[in-house]
Amino acid sequence: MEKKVYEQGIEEVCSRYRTSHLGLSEEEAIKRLEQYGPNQLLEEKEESVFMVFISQFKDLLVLILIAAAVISMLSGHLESAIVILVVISLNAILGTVQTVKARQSLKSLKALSTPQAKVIRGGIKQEIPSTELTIGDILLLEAGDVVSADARLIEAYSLQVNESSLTGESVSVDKSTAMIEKQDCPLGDQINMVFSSGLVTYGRGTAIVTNVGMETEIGKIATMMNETEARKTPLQRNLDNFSKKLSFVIIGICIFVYILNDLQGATTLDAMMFAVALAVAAIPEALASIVTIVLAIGTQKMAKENAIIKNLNSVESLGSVSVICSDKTGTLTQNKMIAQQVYVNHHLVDADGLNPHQEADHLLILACGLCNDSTTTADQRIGDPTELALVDLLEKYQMDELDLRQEYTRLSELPFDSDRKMMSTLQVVGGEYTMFVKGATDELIKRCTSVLTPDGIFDFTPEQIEKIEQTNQQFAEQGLRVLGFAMKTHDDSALTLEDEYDLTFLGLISLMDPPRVESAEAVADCLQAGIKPIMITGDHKVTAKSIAKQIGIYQEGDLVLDGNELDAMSDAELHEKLEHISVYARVAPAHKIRIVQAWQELGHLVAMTGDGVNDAPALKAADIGIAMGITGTEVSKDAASMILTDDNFATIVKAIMTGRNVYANIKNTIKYLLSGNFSGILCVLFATLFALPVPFYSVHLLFINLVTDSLPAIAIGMEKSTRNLLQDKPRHQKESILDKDTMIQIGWQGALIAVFTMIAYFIGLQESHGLAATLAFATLCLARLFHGFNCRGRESIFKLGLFTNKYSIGAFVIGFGLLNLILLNSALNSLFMVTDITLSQLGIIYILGFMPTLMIQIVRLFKR
Ligand SMILES: Nc1ncnc2c1ncn2[C@@H]1O[C@H](COP(=O)(O)OP(=O)(O)OP(=O)(O)O)[C@@H](O)[C@H]1O
Ligand SMILES: [Ca+2]
Repeated sequence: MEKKVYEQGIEEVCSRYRTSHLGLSEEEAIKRLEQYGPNQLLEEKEESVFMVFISQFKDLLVLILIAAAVISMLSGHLESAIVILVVISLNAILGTVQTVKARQSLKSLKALSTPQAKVIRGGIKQEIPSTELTIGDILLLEAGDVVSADARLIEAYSLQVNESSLTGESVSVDKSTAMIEKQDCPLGDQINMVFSSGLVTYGRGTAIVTNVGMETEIGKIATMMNETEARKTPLQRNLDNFSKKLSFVIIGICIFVYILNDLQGATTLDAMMFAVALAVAAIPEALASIVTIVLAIGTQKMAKENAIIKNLNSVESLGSVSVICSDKTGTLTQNKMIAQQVYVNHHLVDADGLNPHQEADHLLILACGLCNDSTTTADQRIGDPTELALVDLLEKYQMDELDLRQEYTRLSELPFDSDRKMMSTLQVVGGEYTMFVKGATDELIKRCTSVLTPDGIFDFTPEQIEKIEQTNQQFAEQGLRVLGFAMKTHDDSALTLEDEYDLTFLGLISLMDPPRVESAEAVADCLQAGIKPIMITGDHKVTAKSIAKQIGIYQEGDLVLDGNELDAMSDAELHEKLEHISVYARVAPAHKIRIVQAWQELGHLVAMTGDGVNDAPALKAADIGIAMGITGTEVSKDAASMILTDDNFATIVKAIMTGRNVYANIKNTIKYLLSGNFSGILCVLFATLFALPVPFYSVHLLFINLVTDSLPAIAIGMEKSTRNLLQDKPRHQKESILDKDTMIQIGWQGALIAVFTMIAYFIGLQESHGLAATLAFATLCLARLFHGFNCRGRESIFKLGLFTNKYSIGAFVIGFGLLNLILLNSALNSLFMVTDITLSQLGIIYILGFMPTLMIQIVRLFKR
């Protein structure tokens, strides 16, 4: 029987998969990719378009409409019944199109965030989309990566992988490269293997890909979870709830109207027609579809502005964000680090002023290249910007990091983590096992006992320590980031964490990372919009404060806290000071959760950025977790609800403003649709109470609700934001979209439209019932088309600018055209149950239809 991969030694595995530590050649990789297919799981089959269509009929409101059609048919109004059914079908088609579109847009958003994998091909380290991984590829793994294929480890340094999605075991597994001599070893015990879907939680490793796509262990047990399914947002659920309640109210009113009509001596069928007209008038059929469309448009807009939203939910909550906790490095700053000055041999020199013939200078340069995982090639810069700056520094001395690493092979290492804030590597230098350490100066200096000078190694004196700390402080005050370097000779070829003590200090290198140009303005916008920006960084307190001051996050009188000070604070103390703390420095990822929760306890909605593997819990705890598209780890992108494709703080602020805009537009859309429906209900109720003939036929109301109302509603949803949005305070999360103010406006504006509609009705009633219905219908329709302009915002149309929303002009023109077509074309006359009208009657419709909007606009002009 063939041995399992884990039972084979590294040499054997290499020959089995025809590969080497140099990886596959490009040609071979392409050939194998074709042979084994892309490295991806098959998606679960999604609901077919037909099923989506059918599910549109499961709505209670639609069922009421179907009942209305049946009643119409029974009462001999066959055309009405047909029109109702046609309109319901149109509505279902609209709903289907909108669901499928939302699904597609989520899919394309997902495609924008496909994970990357690091491989060695043809001896060169490179980044490729994980779908292009193939068997025999040399896969490089480091903390924060998601393992994207099954692979056999050939190198592992402190490597830990969380395989809970596969084994259910929530604790990370320590990995190693040793052969396992055991048949039928369970997955959880195959510690020299990594499996697709595993999360690298610590350390670094290299592995040979053994299985891809559906052949991987995860592929065997699962198809990809259908993440593309659009979950309903709280707003959508609220509206669902609202329509459900509304349906019951409508049924109640319909029964009431039916009984009243019956008592007044109408025939059963006539009474039913009344009830049907009412049901049709009251049901806001288009509401749900339009809200979804507006939300989807919002996500697309945000994607164009570099913010990828992973679910519609966040579009909504974004608008209520009141605190943004942001990383410094790369988010507020440019992350283009450049080495500035170097402190070595008790002297400050410029970055290109080192003397490679001096021992300390030479060792410092070696440490830059060797205690470093980043590489630059002609077309890719792979790695952490801090480390890339050190690679660039080597260039000034005509050295190449890859050559150095070839000459001094790395024997062991202790990978960087943001709790320890340092890393170490071991290699042979000058015939001795030499350990290089680099990290945050304050942490490093605690572990140093001696210092290297041109005259040899000397024990640290208090003066020397003070001088180093002073230099560190000086750098930090200029907003520079400082890295400390140290070394130690070692007695064997392996490192453990206990070895990071008794170090010999080599020097400091300061790195410049200027703030992004946009940061200051974005911070100012935040403050104006009532949003508190906070900096949370792993960097030094003084550096952090200096940058925070430059961009306006830190203001005179604010507090700057470091991780230790935060630890020393009780929860009560933290609550009390919270609003004054604008910078947290030298924090570990666990601190982030505490900060998020403290703000949440004060009732705030918190957005939090994060890039590292340990940031995932904080990203999940935040209301809006934000990951970095460029520098972020796959794990953080997984945990986040929003991904910035440009890693830029200003993008967060833009997304929040778009979120506010979307919410305001949805609110206006709802206001528009409900005030229109309310006007219809009032007219029907009025006629019932005074025993007048029915003012509209169902066809009329359906035409208005589903055709002419939808157009302005969508146009309102497309309204662009004004700078005004910045002046609002963040919306309270619990605030109902139908707040008192909105209800009042729906009430009086709906009533106004009803009044003018009834005037038209009475004018028509002088001649005939048919004409009355025609005039009432046309006036109601036109008044609601005009009303679209009122609902674009709270201000008068002159302030908003009549032409600033071209969709609303288009919506009006189309709606107005259709209405006139129905009124003036004799074939459509009979289908829509309208009578011939004279030119002067048309004039009456135009005037009465315009009146409510005229009055609403006059009220607004005088309001301020
Ligand atoms: N690759 C590295 N090797 C050694 N030390 C590092 C490395 N990267 C960062 N450091 C040190 O660790 C400190 C903390 O780094 P960390 O990545 O946690 O936060 P940061 O990137 O400085 O800030 P932010 O949290 O705002 O992104 C840094 O200030 C630096 O001194
Ligand atoms: Ca960081």
